[in-house]
Amino acid sequence: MAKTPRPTLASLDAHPALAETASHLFYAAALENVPAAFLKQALPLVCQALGGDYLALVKGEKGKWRVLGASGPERPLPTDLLAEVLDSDEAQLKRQWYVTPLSPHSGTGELLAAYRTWMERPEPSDAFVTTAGWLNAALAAVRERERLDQRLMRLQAILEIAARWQQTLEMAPLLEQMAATSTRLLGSERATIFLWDRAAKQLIGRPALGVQGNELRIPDSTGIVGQVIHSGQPRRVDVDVEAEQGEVDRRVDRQLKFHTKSLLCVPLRGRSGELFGAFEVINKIGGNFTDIDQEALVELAAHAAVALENTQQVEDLLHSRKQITDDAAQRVQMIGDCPAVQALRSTVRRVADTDLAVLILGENGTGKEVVAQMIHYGSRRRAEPFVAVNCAAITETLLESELFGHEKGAFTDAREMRQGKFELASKGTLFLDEIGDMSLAGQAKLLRVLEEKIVVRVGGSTNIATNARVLAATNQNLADLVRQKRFREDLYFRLNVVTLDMPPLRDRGDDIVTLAEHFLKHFCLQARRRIVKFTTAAKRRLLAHRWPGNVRELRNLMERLAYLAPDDQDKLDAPDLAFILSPASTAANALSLDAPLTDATQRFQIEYIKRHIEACRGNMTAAAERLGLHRSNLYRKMRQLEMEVDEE
Ligand SMILES: Nc1ncnc2c1ncn2[C@@H]1O[C@H](COP(=O)(O)OP(=O)(O)OP(=O)(O)O)[C@@H](O)[C@H]1O
Repeated sequence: MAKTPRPTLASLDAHPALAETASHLFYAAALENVPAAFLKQALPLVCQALGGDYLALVKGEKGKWRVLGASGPERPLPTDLLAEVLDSDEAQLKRQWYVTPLSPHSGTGELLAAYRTWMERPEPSDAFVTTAGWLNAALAAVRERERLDQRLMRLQAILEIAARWQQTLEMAPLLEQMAATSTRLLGSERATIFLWDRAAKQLIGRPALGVQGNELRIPDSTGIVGQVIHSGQPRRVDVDVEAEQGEVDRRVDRQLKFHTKSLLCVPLRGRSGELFGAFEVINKIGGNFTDIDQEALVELAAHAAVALENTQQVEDLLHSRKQITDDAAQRVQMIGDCPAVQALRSTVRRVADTDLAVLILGENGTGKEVVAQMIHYGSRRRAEPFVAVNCAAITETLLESELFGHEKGAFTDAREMRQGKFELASKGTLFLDEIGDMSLAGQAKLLRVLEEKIVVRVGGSTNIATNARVLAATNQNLADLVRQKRFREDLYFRLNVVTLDMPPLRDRGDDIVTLAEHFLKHFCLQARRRIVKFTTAAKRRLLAHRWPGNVRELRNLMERLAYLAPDDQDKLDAPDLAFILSPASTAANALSLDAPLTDATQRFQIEYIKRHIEACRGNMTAAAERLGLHRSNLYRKMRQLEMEVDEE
C-alpha cells in the first residue's frame, strides 16, 4: 500500500488540465445553497475529471459510513481502507480504490473515495488530492451559505411566531402554527408540542394528526419525550440507529399511524426556568437532524415557551372572566309569573341583544336595576362591564368628571387621571339610574356624548370614542318633567326608544309569595341555617298585607326572618310574621304627645334611621337597603332631617 505525503491544495497552475473542472465546481457552488444538490452536480464533474468509475463522499459516524453523495454505478465501499484513512488522516491507495480526507485535520470524518477499473500510475495522484481540496472549499462555501440561509429562515420563523403570538389568544391555533412553522424550518415531516400535566403524570401532545380531538395523551415516562421531560436535556434519534430506535415508543406511532425514523426533542421551559413541556420534530426529510437543527429548535422552543405561557394566561383569564360573567348572569333573575312580569321578561328578551336605548320606569325598589342587568347579560356585551351610575347621588359639579373622567390637575382635587364611566363601559352597558335628577347642564353634556359617541375628559382635549349602550331609569314621571321644562325633550326621546314599566309589588298578586320564598331561601343559605318554608296560613298572611311598591322592602323583611327565626324551626306560620308585618311602634310610643305632628314625624324618622344605622353597625349601604332607600337618598334624607352626616 502506498502512502502519500500530506496533501496540500495545489495551485491551478500545477494542474492546468483540471482548471476547467475547478471553474465548474466553483460556478456550481456559487449557484447552489443546498449541499446535497451541489454534490449531485459536483461529484460527476470530479469523477469525470479524474477518470474514475465511481466517486463517493462518505462520512464516518458512530462506526458506520454514510454516503453524502456519489457519482457512477454504486459499489461496496472499502470499509477497512476508509477506516485507515480516517485514522491516519492521509490519502491512501489500495488496489483500485483511492481515498483521501476531504479536509485533512478538520475532524469532520468526511472522506472522498474514488474507484478506477484501471490505474495509470500506481502511486497516489496529486491531482486527486488537489481536486478534493477544491471540492472541500466549494462545499464549505455552499454549507456556509446554507447555514446562513437556515439562520435567516430561523430568525424569520421566530419573528413569524412572535408576531402571530401577539394575535393568537387561543392555545389550539397557536400550537398548530408552531408545529407548521417548525416543520417547515427544520425540514421535518411533523412536529408536536407536548405540555406536561404533572398532576396527571401525562404529556398532552398537540397537534396530533389522525387522533381524535387532535390531542395525544401519553404517560410522562414514555419514550424520548419522557426522557427529555425528566432529564431537561435535548435528545436526538437518528435514522437506522438500531440501539436508539428501541427507545422510540412504537405504541405512540401506532396511535398516530405514523413511523418515526428520526427525531429531535427539546425541553420547553417557562420564564422562571421550570420545565412545562417538550417540543418535538419528527423525520428529517433526506437524513438526520443536525446540530444546527438542534440549535434552531432550542431557540424556537424558548420563544414558543413564552408565547405558550402568555396564551395560557390569556386563556385562563378569558375562562375565569367567562365564568364570572356566567355566574353574574345566572344570579340576575326576575322572579315572578304575574302577567306584568311575564310581559316584561319577554320585552327584555327582545330588546336585550339590540343597541336600542331603553328607559326603565318604576317606583323605588321595583327592580329597575335588575332589569337593566338582565338586558346587559342577555346581550353580546355580557362579557364587558356593566357600569351603574346613580345620577341623584352625584353633585352637579362632579357629574361631568364622573361620567366623562378627568385629566390629572384638571381641578384642585384631580390628583390623578381618572377614566369616566362612559370610558369604563365603553364596550359594555352604562346604566344611568335616577336620570330625572340630572341637572339641565348635565343633560346637555350627556346628549352631546350620546349623539357623537365621543367623550373628552375634563381638562383634556383628546376625543375618546365610546360605544357604551345607555340604559336609563327613573322613579319620576319623566314626561311631566319634560312638560315642566326640567328635562330636555330631545334627551327624553333619545333615551326613550323603548320604555319598560316596572309593576309595583302591590300589583304582582301571588308573585309576592314567590318573591318572599325566593328571598327567604336565599337568606337562609346565606345565614347557613336550615331552609324555612311558609305554611299556607303564612302565605295567606303575606298576601293580605298591604305591601308598598317596593320589592326591596319585602327582601329586607325576609332577611330579618331568616336570621331571627329559631334555628330548630323549618316552618313559618302566620303568627311568626306578625312582628315584621305590623308597623314597629316602639319608637312612636316613646314620643311625647305634646309635639305637633310634623315634629313628631320628624323625630320618629330620625330615631328610625338611627336604629337602622346602629343595627347595621354604621354600614350606610346596608342601612339604606333595610330602609328601602338608595344610599344617596338616605344621605339626602338625613341632611334634610338635619342629622349628622358622615360622608366619605
Ligand atoms: N322581580 C324581582 N326578582 C328578584 N329580585 C327582585 C325583583 N325585583 C326587585 N328585586 C330585588 O329588589 C331589590 C331592589 O331592586 P333594584 O335595585 O333593581 O330596584 P330599583 O328599582 O333599581 O331601585 P331604586 O329605585 O332604589 O334604584 C334588589 O335587591 C333586587 O334584587
